Amino acid sequence: MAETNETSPSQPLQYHAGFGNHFESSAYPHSLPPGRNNPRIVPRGLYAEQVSGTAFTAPRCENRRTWLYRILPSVSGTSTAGGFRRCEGSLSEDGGSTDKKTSTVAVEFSGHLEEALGDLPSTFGYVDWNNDMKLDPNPMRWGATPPPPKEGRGVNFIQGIRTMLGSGDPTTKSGIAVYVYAFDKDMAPGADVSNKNVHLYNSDGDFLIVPQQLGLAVQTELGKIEIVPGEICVIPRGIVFTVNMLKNSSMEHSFARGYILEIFRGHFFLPELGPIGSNGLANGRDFLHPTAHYEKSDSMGTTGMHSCVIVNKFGQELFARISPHSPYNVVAWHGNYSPYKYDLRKFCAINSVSYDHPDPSIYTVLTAKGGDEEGTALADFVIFPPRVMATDENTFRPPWFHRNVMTEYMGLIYGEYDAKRGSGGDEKGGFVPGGSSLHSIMTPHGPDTESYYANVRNPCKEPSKYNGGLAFMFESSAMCKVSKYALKCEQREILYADCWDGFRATFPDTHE
Ligand SMILES: O=C(O)Cc1cc(O)ccc1O
Ligand SMILES: [Fe+2]
Repeated sequence: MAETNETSPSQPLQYHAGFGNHFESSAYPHSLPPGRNNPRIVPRGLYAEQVSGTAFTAPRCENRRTWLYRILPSVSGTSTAGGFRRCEGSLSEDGGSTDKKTSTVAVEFSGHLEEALGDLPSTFGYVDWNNDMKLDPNPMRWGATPPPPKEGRGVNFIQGIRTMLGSGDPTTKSGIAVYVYAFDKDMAPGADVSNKNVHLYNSDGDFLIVPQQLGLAVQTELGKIEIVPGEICVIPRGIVFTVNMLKNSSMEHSFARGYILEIFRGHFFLPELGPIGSNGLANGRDFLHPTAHYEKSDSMGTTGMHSCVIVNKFGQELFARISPHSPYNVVAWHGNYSPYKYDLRKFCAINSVSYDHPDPSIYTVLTAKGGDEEGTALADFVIFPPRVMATDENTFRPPWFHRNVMTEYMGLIYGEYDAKRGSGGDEKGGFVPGGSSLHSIMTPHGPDTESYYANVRNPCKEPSKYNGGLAFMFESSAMCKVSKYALKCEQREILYADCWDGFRATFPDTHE
């Protein structure tokens, strides 16, 4: 039997509320050292370990670190099965960064590791970051990410991720990546330490995960997070995590689907509010962080049967090693470097109540600094939330025609987007839930012909509730390359630009 502070399935998870706060979390009485971080004798026989999310010397307002009090330190068991090996579908000659001197125990573990290495792609998102990414300024659109193949043993979160676009390089901590995922198998189907369990940590950056279909049960070193479509979570660099399908979320779908934004530098922050004042947009109190949760197996993994796999995304390549104990052995923690979730329905939208459609920056949920110029984000996460549109009758209410200094990648969580036709019944194409679009730097875009004329003909005199769908945008100052997968995949809508056919030049007539 495994000892754990498991909550019963009917009991909702507990969270700590408040963006960027310093929290104290403990899953066992008196396991947090009072008043100091690293005492000589740590309470309850635990080990103290710091995880630094920013340089030690980062400005105080941005400094992020957490102290973990764990049953064994992360480094323990590192060499047991020969260290990290490159995932390549099979063990290769240059497989590991360690030499091949392995202990007797390691021999027992090696079969387990070999299987895991064979199951995992050598590169994250199935593209070679340096060779499979191509520049292409065309506007692009993709239909819903297709389900994983029916045959076979199923596809887990790591195996279900595909790179769409990206810029820069995680080895120089610059740029971003955008992925989509579709999976139907849990990363950790086994309880506790099990050789079926695969856990991931990302050395390259922070993940912002946007589920579109099925909820996610995310276990992390700091505790558990559950999210459903309409919510998002952020997993910061380095924190070990595991993504399973959320069992109690609507199981009418057989697979989970969604989107991921990764930033290769810095972290996400709430945007400045400027003249808006001290409230509004995403409010800090609505960001929820996990509470401490630990597992402790009796066996502590002394054989290959009681070990799990730790996968490391390191420079867009994947490496794996065996751990003889669960990474979820953190009994208590304190600090401000933690995963978190946010319910997009809590977003407090600010909008024009007189005339004109404002810039969509008013819908920024989270922003990551580090763009090319002052005040320019490396990446913004923007939503188009339900809201009242109350502009006058001579305002074109949907998004306008646009050419942007930023890259715009959009996705749709549900419903329709007011500037684009949806699935349109039997028609092919459209901006559909689970699909996406890309309008790169200075690539012209805007409402499609159909939406344009429908809205020009419709003078809205009254305020109206816009509640038809939930779209979002990953907006970046980086010029992005598109993956071979994104260019060639079956769901790419090759004739996307046709949606802007048929604008009539009526000059010098007017609509009046
Ligand atoms: O639909 C888009 O491409 C995004 C977008 C939204 C908006 O409110 C204004 C301009 C814009 O490009
Ligand atoms: Fe735009």
